[in-house]
Amino acid sequence: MQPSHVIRKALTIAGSDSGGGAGIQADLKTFQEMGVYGMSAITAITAQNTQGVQALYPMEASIINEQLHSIGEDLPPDAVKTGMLGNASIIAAVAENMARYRFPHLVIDPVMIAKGGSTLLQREALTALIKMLIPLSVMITPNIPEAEELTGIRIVSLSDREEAARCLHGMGSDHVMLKGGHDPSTRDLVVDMLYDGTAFHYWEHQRIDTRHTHGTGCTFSAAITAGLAQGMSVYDSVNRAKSFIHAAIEHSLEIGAGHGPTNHFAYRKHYKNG
Ligand SMILES: Nc1ncnc2c1ncn2[C@@H]1O[C@H](COP(=O)(O)OP(=O)(O)OP(=O)(O)O)[C@@H](O)[C@H]1O
Ligand SMILES: Cc1ncc(COP(=O)(O)O)c(N)n1
Repeated sequence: MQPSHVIRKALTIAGSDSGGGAGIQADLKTFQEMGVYGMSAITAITAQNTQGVQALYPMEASIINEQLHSIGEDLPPDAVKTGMLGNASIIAAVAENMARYRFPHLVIDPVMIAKGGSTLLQREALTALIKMLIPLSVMITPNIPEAEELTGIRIVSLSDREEAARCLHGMGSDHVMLKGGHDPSTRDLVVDMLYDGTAFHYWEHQRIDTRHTHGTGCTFSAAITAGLAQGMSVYDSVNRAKSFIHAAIEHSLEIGAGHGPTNHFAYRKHYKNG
């Protein structure tokens, strides 16, 4: 564990959500709640609220380069996560800078489509993600549709999930966290699965009946990244992140007319220290 005087730093490379529930905003709120210093490199600006994405402006790859250069030269992170990456040239810029600065502990949340249906990753960029970024990662955190898209495996049963996780591990990610939020077969439960190349670990929670789940994936992967930045093991980072996201969904916020955001205060307020 870190000495109390050392503040660990985590970096998110993701898109901005003007509505504050997903993307960069969810990640920085999560880092803060977990007690790590949060930094960001913005890949795209979205005009977005709980009802959907109204506009989307990807950044030039040179702007990603400049942000990562500024961070790499002065504020080396202890762990990094990616969220919305948008296109292949942004993915290439991220991969180059990960290698140049040897940033440790990369967690990839392979964001593809927003809850409202907007495309957040061009289909042509899938190959770049697989070839350039996944091999650099300590963990990838797809939901079921994302795992299907990346592997070409249709996931219906638990053994399909295990096959997809093996396939993603074979692409070069040390750990695969295959999330179960989208699994229709487990109606009352959400079952998340972690594969470490040897064993499968499962987390089973009661499914919370709410439509206010905007930004769940972003928040969950940011909480895992925070744990890794703090020197926790992969398993312990996931375990704490599960408690964090469960609390955030259980107390999610009914703001806006659509899919409201999760509650980033909830873990601190209701669960921490029992
Ligand atoms: N209704 C729910 N009740 C309890 N936990 C949930 C619920 N929905 C999602 N989760 C949990 O939230 C985390 C994120 O999972 P999910 O499958 O929603 O990710 P995602 O689809 O990538 O999220 P996003 O839609 O934000 O991209 C997982 O740990 C999952 O088990
Ligand atoms: C900038 C950005 N990043 C990620 C998401 C995914 O979150 P969700 O699937 O909950 O819409 C999003 N909507 N916007």
